[in-house]
Amino acid sequence: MMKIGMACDHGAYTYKEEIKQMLIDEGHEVVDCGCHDTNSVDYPDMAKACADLVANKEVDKGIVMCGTGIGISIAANKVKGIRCALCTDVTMARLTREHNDANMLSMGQRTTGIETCKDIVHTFLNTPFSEGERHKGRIAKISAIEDAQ
Ligand SMILES: O=C(CO)[C@H](O)[C@H](O)[C@H](O)COP(=O)(O)O
Repeated sequence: MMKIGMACDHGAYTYKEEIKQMLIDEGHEVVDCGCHDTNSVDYPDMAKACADLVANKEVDKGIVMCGTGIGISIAANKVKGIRCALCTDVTMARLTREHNDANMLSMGQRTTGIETCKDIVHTFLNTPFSEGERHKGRIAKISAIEDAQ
């Protein structure tokens, strides 16, 4: 079982609640960074709250959502150490774990169906990093870009 951080904006509140309950029912611990209703909020604030948990290793993985998953993933990826992948199908979820060792998942309530999102979450959480040397080298280069800022 994992400890999972979650965050969303108003555009994905419904999915966040449904996926949070699914994860709790499956035995995971969820740290809910909000939002907590459908009132309009700013996705960068929500992204940072969850990304900080992941970067500080207070949770094992982070799941963020907004209308498209784009804005909240862009914001999460500004936090050092975060590799947040926007996924719209299970193949993307599998490959971003195997190749990118992604530590955060992003999805869009206005763009991807709820059952697909649930499948994406399961694939993301259950797929290990491949440990391939070529992938490790590329991830190290991502970190080097961060370190050079
Ligand atoms: O960041 C986004 C676009 O990539 C998300 O879809 C947001 O949820 C969206 O911008 C929110 O829009 P709204 O008009 O304020 O509901």
